[in-house]
Order: sequence, then C-alpha cells, then structure tokens
Amino acid sequence: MRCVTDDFPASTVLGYPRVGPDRELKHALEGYWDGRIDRAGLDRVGRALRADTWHRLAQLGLDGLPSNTFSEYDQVLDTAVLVDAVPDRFRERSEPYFAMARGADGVAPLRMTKWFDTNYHYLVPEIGPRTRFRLVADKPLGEVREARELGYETRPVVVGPVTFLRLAQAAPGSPAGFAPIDRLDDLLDVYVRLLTALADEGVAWVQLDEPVLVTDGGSPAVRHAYRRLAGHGRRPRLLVASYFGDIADALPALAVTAVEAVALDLTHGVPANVDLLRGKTVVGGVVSGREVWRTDADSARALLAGANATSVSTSCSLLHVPYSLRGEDVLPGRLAFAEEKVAEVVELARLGPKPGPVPVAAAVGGSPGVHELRVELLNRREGGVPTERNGRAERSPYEVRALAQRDLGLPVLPVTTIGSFPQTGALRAARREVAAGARGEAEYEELVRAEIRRVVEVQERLGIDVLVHGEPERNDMVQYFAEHLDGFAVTRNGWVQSYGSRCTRPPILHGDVRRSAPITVRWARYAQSLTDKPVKGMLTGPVTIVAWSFVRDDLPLRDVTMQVAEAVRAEVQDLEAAGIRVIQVDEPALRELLPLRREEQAGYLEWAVAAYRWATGGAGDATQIHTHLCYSNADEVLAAIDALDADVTSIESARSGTAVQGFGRGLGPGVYDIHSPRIPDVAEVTARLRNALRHVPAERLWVNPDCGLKTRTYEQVEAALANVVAAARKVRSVL
Ligand code: MET
Ligand SMILES: [Zn+2]
Repeated sequence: MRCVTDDFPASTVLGYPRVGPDRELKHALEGYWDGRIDRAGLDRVGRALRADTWHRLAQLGLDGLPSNTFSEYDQVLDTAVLVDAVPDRFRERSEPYFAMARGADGVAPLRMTKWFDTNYHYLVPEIGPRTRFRLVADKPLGEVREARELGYETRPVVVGPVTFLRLAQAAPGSPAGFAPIDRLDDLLDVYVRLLTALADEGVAWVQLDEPVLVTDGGSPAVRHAYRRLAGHGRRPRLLVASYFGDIADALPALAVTAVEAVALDLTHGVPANVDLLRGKTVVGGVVSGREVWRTDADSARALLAGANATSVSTSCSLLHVPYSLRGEDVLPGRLAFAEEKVAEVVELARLGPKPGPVPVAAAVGGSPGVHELRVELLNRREGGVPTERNGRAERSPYEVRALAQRDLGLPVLPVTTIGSFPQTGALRAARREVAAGARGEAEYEELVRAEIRRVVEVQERLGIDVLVHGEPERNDMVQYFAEHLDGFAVTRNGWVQSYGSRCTRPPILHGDVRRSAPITVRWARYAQSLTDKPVKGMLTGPVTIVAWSFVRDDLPLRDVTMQVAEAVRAEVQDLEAAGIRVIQVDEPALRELLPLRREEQAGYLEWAVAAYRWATGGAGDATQIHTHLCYSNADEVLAAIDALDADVTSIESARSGTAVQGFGRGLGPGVYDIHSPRIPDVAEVTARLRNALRHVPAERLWVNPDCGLKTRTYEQVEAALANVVAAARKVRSVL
C-alpha cells in the first residue's frame, strides 16, 4: 500500500466542471452519437480533459485533488453503473450507459430531473426489490490510476449511498409501499466492497457526497449507513460532503460515527451545533460553488473560524459555474469562475481562519434602485403583500376569460407546440458571425424571417391549431431576454452543464433590470402576418429568468424577480397591442427554486406566484395566457402552478409522469418526450390522450409535446407532429 497521509489537505474543491473549457466533451459526445467519431476518439477527449483539470488545479496551488468528478453524462448515472443498478431493459443494448441516459430504439431512457435546487439534471435510478447490486468500480479506480500516472494522488468522489437511494425511484412493477431506501443494507455491501477496493489501490481519502443531508438529516438511514461504512476495517478515510444548505439536523447522526471528516456548506451559515464535530476534520465550504461573485475574504475567514474548519473548500462542486474568466471582459473585478474560485480557496487556506462577525446570508439592502422599484410595485398592488385577491383583481375569473377567448375559434383538443423549432446550424453560425461583426444585422434579420416563414408553413401544412414563430432568434430562452434588458451582463464563453452534453450560458444579473424597448414583438407580429391561425407569443417568465441567471447575491431574490416581472409585463402588453391573442409565459424553473427546506417553501411559492401574476396580469380577458413547465416532477408544486392562473398550462408528462388531475383550467400534459430522438407513433399518442381524458374534460384538454423542439431535427419534428395531429383528430372524431 502506498503512503497514507493522516491529515486532510488544507485546500480542496468538492468537484470541478467537466464539459471542457471550450465544451470539448459536448462536441465529442455529439460526434460520437452521430457516428462522426469512434469510442477511442471519445475516450481520448475525456482523458485529456481529466489530465488538464488535474494539471490546472495543481498549478493553481490546490493541495487536495478530487478524481471521479469527470462524467460522460451524469454522476448519478455513473453511480448507478458503479453499483450495477442497470435495469434489465438496457442490459442487451450495445451501450447501456447511453441507452439509460438517452433511450434507444423502443426503449425509454431513465427519468431525468433537477439536482436539488440547481439547473443541473441527473438521471433517476430505478431500484426495485430485486435489483441485484454488484460492484463495478472500473471508473473510480481508473481515474485514480490515470491521475497517479500523471503524478497526482487523488481523492475519488462518489455519490453517497443515502443520497443515491433517496434520489432513486421505485422500479416499475415494485410492490406498493416499496421505497428504494429499503435496500440500504444491500447497497452498503457494495459500498463496503468499494472502500476495500480503494484501500487496496492505496487511496488515502474518499469523498462521499450526501447533499440529501440538507433535507433528510434526521433520518436513521444516515447514522446506520455511516456507522457501517466507517466501522469497516479496510478502507480509506471518509469525507462526507454535504451541500446546498445547513445540515444541523444531520450532525448528531454523523457525529456518532467514525467518519474522519465532514465538508460543510458554510455559505448557508455555520450549523448551530457544529461543536458536535469536535475530533473530526471540518472542511469549510466558504467559496460558493453556485455563485459567480468574488468571495469576501473577511466573511469567509470568520465562517471558517466559527466552524472550527481546518481545511478550506468550495461549498459544493464547481460544476455549476463556468471554467474561467479568461477571455471575458464582463464586470471587471467582481466575478470569480471555477479557476478563480480555486485561487480563492488556495489564498484562504494560506490566510487561515480569523474570528470576526459572521455575515448574514442574502443581506438586505444593496442597490437603492431595486428597493425603490419594489416599494413602487407593492404600493400599486394595495397593501404590499401579494395575495390571491391582489393578483386576481388584474384579470377576470377564468370562466369569464374563457368566454372572451371563444372567438379564437379553436377545435376541441387544440394542437400546439411549446415554442421552439429546430435550431439549424445556419442560424447558429449566423449568430456567431453577427456577434463577431462579420455579418450585418439586416442580413441576419432576413435569415430569421425566412426561418419564421418555414416554421409557419410547416405548422399550417401539418394542421397545428395554435402556431408559434419557432424562436429562431433565440440562442437560449433566458439569455435572449437578458441580452435585451438593462441590468444583465452576458459572457462569451461562460458555459455551464445543464444535462449530458447540453450547456447553458447563464447571464449575470448585476443591476436594476429594465426593459427599454419591446423585445419579441416584431417576430410575433411577422409570424402572425403570415397566417390566419392564432400565433402564440413566447416569453420567459420572471422566476425562470432569475433561476437561470447568476443573480447578485446581496439582493433579496424576490425583489429582483419582481423587477424582472415588471419587464415581462410590459412585453405582454405590447404583444397584446400588436394583435397577438395567445401569449405563453414559460416557467420551467418554478420548481427548481423551491427551497430544499420545507419551512421556507410556502414563502417562496407566494412570491414566485405573485411575480408570475404580476407579469401576466396586465393582459385583457380575451388574451389567452399559456404557461409551460418541464424538467422536473411538478407534483410538489401543483397548487402553485394552479395559482399562476394561466388559461392553459402545458406540462412535461410523457417523460416525468407528472399527474394531471385537479386543474380547473386548460391543460396540455405532454404527449411525447422531445429529449429523445424517438418518433412517437399515432397509437401511443392516442393512448396518452385517452388516458388524459380520464382526468381532464375534453373542452379543457390541449395536445402538445413535453417541451420545445429546438434540440431536434426538422425531419424528426415533422414526423412526430404529424403523428400527434393524427392522434388528436382520431380522438376528436369519437368525442
Ligand atoms: C425549457 S422550456 C422551453 C420552452 C421554450 N418556449 C421552448 O420551446 O424551447
Ligand atoms: Zn420545457
């Protein structure tokens, strides 16, 4: 066995971005899936990215280097493979890993949902009473060896057993009452074997990520799992890493185990009972892995002192921030991306803890402009507290609106889409050229119009009832609005992984948000001029705009969201004035911002709903307001979705299986999953519609895909939508 150091390194990070500084992994994966590069080519890219990361972290002076933080798709999926929790339907495939992630012909992928309250998505493992766990440790061992060849001893990072099971779902066909956590002991057998294998490999420390401790801290599973793992003789030292919140509730359980180190997310404050950890190493997560703002050294050192931390780290993996500020000239002096954050960690480790006043999270105050606008908005809505009554005062009750919207002349089971159509390579290239100054605005404008003509023509030909313009002018549903609003900055290359090979470039909200001119009106008006069918104007809602941006951390999120709502409201009114009769305001991130702790959820939902209703409440009764939600199981926030009071709600359902009961207004449960290239056939869509009709009356049921179509090709979209229209007609004919 190699030499094992007793002490945890003075500086480390819990994880690092992995798609590559120029999204090398994204390009390699997509090339591989399309058959443009082979397996060896994909492996080469992964290996080079891992090597670059270790070199860079070492160069920046970091002591403790993590490994197994790379992933070809998702770390939860990697963990499922690590314990061989591969459902039978994937086993026969040539590549079970990508089949689980993306589906394969005739085989549905695993469900995908948000990783806690971030915009990262993981694949939901399916665990049943008969899942046979078995250790398949090639990946963590491989990365340890790979790093060692380069001269680095690393700390493998693995999703912990409690988090893994809590995030899993019961495999289809499991008996009622079965929960994946019932399999904890069987899974722990495999983790014990993993620890032995890592010890045999000479690994000194292993990191088990247990973010679920934030919400699930008090449960006996935690104590049981870590008593057993830490009680196992032949193992590396254990670092249990929690993040995304305070884990005071979990500390008593962890404290009685022989776990050597605990990583705390101190950006949520110091747990009141941190003294319970005496005798263990406390790794202080003071450099936020989720914000892009520079760390205040005094506050960070005070937090380290308050938590008796002897080691400095990031609050969570840096997966959630872009690689580096190199090549950016955005907000000089105020930002830190992954590389800069590593430098902060190293510097804070050098400075050490220093007792001082501990800052309160999300200090109130900040920009006077935001404050004034908030007061102004709240006054206008009488009395300040956003209530049901305040919101409703804006629009008449649904029944009245539904009557006013009758002259839209829609059939029963109207067919619509969620907004985007395929983003062609030509459009993306043109946008890059405009940004680089190599192509004129006017020429680009004409390209967008041509695309709108194509999208309208396709929809008319297919027989869609409520048309969209296809969003060809948008690179991204949040960034596009950020680029057109004051108060946001955008980066050149600040990509962050959203899921698999998909990345977004979150804008940075740094000042008062204002709309100085209409943003989408000319596109919607142009599309409407081409058809007699109603064209749906497409906007992104205020909650989603802030959720998918990096928001200044010294301002209360609700005030900032209210400002964004004011801008969206103005856009809604301008669309209406331009003759657009149907307007969709998307809120796919409503669930994502839901606080992890139950006590905080009602307060959040109240302001989130109020912001949405402020954004849409200026529309007249005859204007039909749609909203759209996706990416996560909406079941937990159904009451809030209902409170948005949209006339029509389209919701991801085909992939997530969200229940559709209990809606008092129009509802479009998605009839097929657009995240997979699979074309749904008529029978399948018909069956879904018939099923939906058991819960939703025909006059309120809408027909639409799960989400926007921008990641698909025209060929796939036309084939799928033709089947959707055929299914809608078939079901209509027998109503
Ligand atoms: C993630 S929700 C996407 C909604 C958007 N209107 C689109 O169709 O792409
Ligand atoms: Zn969507």
